[in-house]
Amino acid sequence: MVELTRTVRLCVNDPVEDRGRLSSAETAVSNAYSAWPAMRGLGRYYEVTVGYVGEPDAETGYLVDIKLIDRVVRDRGMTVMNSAIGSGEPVAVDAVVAGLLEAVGPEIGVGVRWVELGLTPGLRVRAVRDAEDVLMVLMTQTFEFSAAHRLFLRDRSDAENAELFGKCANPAGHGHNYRLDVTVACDAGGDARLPMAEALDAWVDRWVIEALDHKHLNVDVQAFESLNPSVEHIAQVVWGLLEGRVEALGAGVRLDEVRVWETGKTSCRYRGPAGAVNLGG
Ligand SMILES: Nc1nc2c(c(=O)[nH]1)N=C([C@H](O)[C@H](O)COP(=O)(O)OP(=O)(O)OP(=O)(O)O)CN2
Ligand SMILES: [Zn+2]
Repeated sequence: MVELTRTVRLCVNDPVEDRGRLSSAETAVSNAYSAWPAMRGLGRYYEVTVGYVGEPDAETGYLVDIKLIDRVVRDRGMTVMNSAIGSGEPVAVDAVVAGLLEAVGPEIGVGVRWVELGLTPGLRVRAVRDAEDVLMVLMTQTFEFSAAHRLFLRDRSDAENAELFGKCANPAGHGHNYRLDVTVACDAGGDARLPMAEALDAWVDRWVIEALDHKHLNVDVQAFESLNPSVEHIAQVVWGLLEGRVEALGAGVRLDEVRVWETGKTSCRYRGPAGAVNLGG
């Protein structure tokens, strides 16, 4: 089995600006790289990504033609987006993304497993239908924090630490601009709702960013007093700081995954269990 993903970039424009124009279905796509329909005035930009799973056709090598995905998202998907935005009601983004999956999945093919709506450079909401046909919605937000650390073992000499960790054992430490992706989830269709992004932001800020940002991890953060602050351990510590507090985001909301990026090339994902590391305190 392979998973193909395809991202469709599009804008949903103000109906007043759109008045009298041809619909996107009636006009040729001219710049799909940046967005089609293109931005008019102060329209809204979205990225819709479709995940398709299956065995590629032996001859063509295709799971599904990406142009079919583009067409269906711009047609059926845009209809879902337009009616949500134009309804005059507050938009429940988890319901909209679940609606997107329901609208585009059957037209694209049986292999569609998930649809993700990219709302900002950091925020995305995904609807996933699992193997048991249960529909789940997930929200991922990206954060950043800057921290210093030193990789070393307390019971080893400087020479041994230098041997083990190279320049990362520099006694004065060194720093990274870390990125952190936090994903929360809930079942779709019931009473549970994904939190508003601002609630997720405030929660992660309170329990993680305040604890780690502009800190020397070995010196200022209790969890790393006897724990080497590798990106693997940082991911487990972040999970530990959040998992027991997730009910603050609403009934039925679960912590699904944390992913810490130490550099653009190195990241660690952790999905529990809690208790893998001692948080101290
Ligand atoms: N398994 C792990 N290995 C390493 C970790 C870690 O957390 N887990 N961390 C480090 C250091 O923190 C180090 O600062 C990483 O930087 P560097 O070795 O310079 O890696 P870069 O990708 O930034 O640089 P390149 O020179 O391009 O490799 C080391 N190992
Ligand atoms: Zn480092």
